[in-house]
Amino acid sequence: MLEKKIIYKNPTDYINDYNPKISASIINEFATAAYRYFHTLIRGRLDVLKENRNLERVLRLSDWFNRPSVIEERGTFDGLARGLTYQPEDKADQYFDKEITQYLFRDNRTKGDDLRATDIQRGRDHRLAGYVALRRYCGLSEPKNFDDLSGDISESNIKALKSLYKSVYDIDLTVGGVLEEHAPGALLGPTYLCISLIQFYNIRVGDRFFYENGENKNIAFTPAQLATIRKGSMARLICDNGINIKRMQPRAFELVSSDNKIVSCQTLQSVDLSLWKESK
Ligand code: HEM
Repeated sequence: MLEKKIIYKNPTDYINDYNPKISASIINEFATAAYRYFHTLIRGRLDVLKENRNLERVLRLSDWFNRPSVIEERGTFDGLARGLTYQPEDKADQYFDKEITQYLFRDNRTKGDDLRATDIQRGRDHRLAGYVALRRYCGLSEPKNFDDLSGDISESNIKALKSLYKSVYDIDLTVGGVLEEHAPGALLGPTYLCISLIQFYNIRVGDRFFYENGENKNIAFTPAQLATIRKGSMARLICDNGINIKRMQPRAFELVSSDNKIVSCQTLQSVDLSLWKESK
């Protein structure tokens, strides 16, 4: 699985590896377990920041569930965009913010729902195979008992699993996957990483309209259009779509640092839309 090529660094031309035998659809184990792991990154309190990145106000998540009108309040869209690119995400680990495990969809009540409980129940609703079955599918070592999990899962978590499940084969995918130590350089353990790699590979290689594909000249972007798309960035996108955002760090998904300093939006490369103008 791991040899599937997902990222082409600095490509200069089309990437023509469409494969009609690959289905680009979403894998149940991905949507219902693996990708939900990133609920761990959610911060329960979102900073709304001024242009100089000083704090204007803080939004408590559970005050705003299902109330997207907040972004229409004056300055909040910009303030949140600045905050989301400036405030660190929560740590990727087995712990999830209280706002989603105790106060989800709270509305006017004191308490709300628990997203982790929903995730576990949803895995059962969908009849996902267990954690051990997915390890087998991914070619990872197959535990025959709880203690075989050591190496990928900490001793204290193995102890907790023993107290909650009768057999190692009963462990829900969404529970085992979350407890794995991360693979080197990744934000996920080996089982979730395997599922995610298959998913990201499939949605690119199985999609004959993927934007980097140039096999069908009638629908492909021109080389010049593709080159300008590749110059685009999340930073510039936020600059262009904010109401009054004047400055942003070039790598918007990464924290501001000495090599990712906040710069004027004007200095960030933009997509040259004139290349889409129809010639008469
Ligand atoms: C404030 C942020 C978020 C909240 C409150 C939230 C909440 C939820 C809720 C309530 C569900 C439906 C659960 C169910 O009934 O089964 C869900 C599904 C899901 N969430 Fe999130 N989520 C958030 C952010 C994220 C992020 C950052 C990711 C991943 C990067 C993510 C990935 C998913 C996935 C993959 C599903 C399943 C979608 C499907 O199969 O239809 N969520 N989330």
